[in-house]
Amino acid sequence: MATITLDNLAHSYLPDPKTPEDFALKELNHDWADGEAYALLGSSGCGKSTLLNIISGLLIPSQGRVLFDGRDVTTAPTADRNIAQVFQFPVVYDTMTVRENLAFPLRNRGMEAEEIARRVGRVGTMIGMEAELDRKARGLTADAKQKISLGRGMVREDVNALLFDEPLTVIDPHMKWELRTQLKKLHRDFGHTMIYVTHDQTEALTFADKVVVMYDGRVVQIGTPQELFERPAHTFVGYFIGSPGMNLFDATLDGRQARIGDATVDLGAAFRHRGPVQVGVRPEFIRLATGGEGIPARLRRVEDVGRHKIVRLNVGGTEVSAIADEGEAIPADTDRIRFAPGAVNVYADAWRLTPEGGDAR
Ligand SMILES: Nc1ncnc2c1ncn2[C@@H]1O[C@H](COP(=O)(O)OP(=O)(O)OP(=O)(O)O)[C@@H](O)[C@H]1O
Repeated sequence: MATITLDNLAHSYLPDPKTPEDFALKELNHDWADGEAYALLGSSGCGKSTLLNIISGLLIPSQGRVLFDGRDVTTAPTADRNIAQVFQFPVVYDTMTVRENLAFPLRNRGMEAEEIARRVGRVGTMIGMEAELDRKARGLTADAKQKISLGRGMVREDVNALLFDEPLTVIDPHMKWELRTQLKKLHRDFGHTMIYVTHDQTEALTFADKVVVMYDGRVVQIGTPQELFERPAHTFVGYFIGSPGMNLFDATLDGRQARIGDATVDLGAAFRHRGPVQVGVRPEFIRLATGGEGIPARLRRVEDVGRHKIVRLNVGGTEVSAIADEGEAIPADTDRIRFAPGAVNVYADAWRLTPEGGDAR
């Protein structure tokens, strides 16, 4: 296991990049802590695979260095990095049995037969294929083959890091949950540094200790699921994490207060910023009201989604979402919204502003 350091890293697929837009991965400095489980989350094309491929050695970055425990591996081939990788689609040997496939990375390293048998047995159970170990891989479903690929990734205990690139895409939804649980267990038992690429927030939030959110070639926030929920550093994080995502209101600031349309909202803290801002409030923290204080709003519809209700409102021509409890009555004469105290974030040019005196809450 290793600490992975990304030093001044950036990548462009163009031979002569000039502007930031020419870079698929914009400049990045970060230490991936030894033994931590990370998810790399973002929508298609944001640069997740580019970053993963630089870490694994499939791609040499156009700028900066990659260090494993302080050793520069920027140009080292994948084989010299001592990592295990699992890709989106299965990589298995059809002519071998499931057992032989799982044993392959260990046999390659000359491990004793007894130890190989022990590990293959354990991983076979983890992927739910203990009854099929002696079947040939040929003829198995794509789903089963991908489980073998995952098993092959998990069978070695001495790797610097385990890298997963959307590994559950072809897996049946029921099995997805099971395999994610197994990956978490593997992480608890062996403490590998794990990097897991996904565009699925549920997968990222349930798997990782820390989620790395990427947007347009840039890492916009690295944080625990709770940090991403409570204090999204960038409006994209607010929008991408959560269902529905964070609401944004155009506003101007005056010390502790924000002016949103004709309404004034107390922010709970003062901000020094001048100029237009956006106030971000998650649907969980929007309260419905009739009369009195608050921002004028018009009820549009209520969606019952099982454990809670999503209330859609119109605020100054923009759709705003609120989450209400399953049993909560939604008065038809709702004409205001208010924000729960302490649940407001303020953004200028999409980046979160820190309140004066720092983040107390
Ligand atoms: N080999 C390549 N040559 C040129 N451009 C590329 C190449 N690979 C990726 N890109 C571009 O770099 C950007 C980032 O792509 P990348 O595959 O890293 O994103 P991603 O977040 O992994 O997306 P996806 O989830 O769709 O794989 C995209 O604009 C993509 O078109």
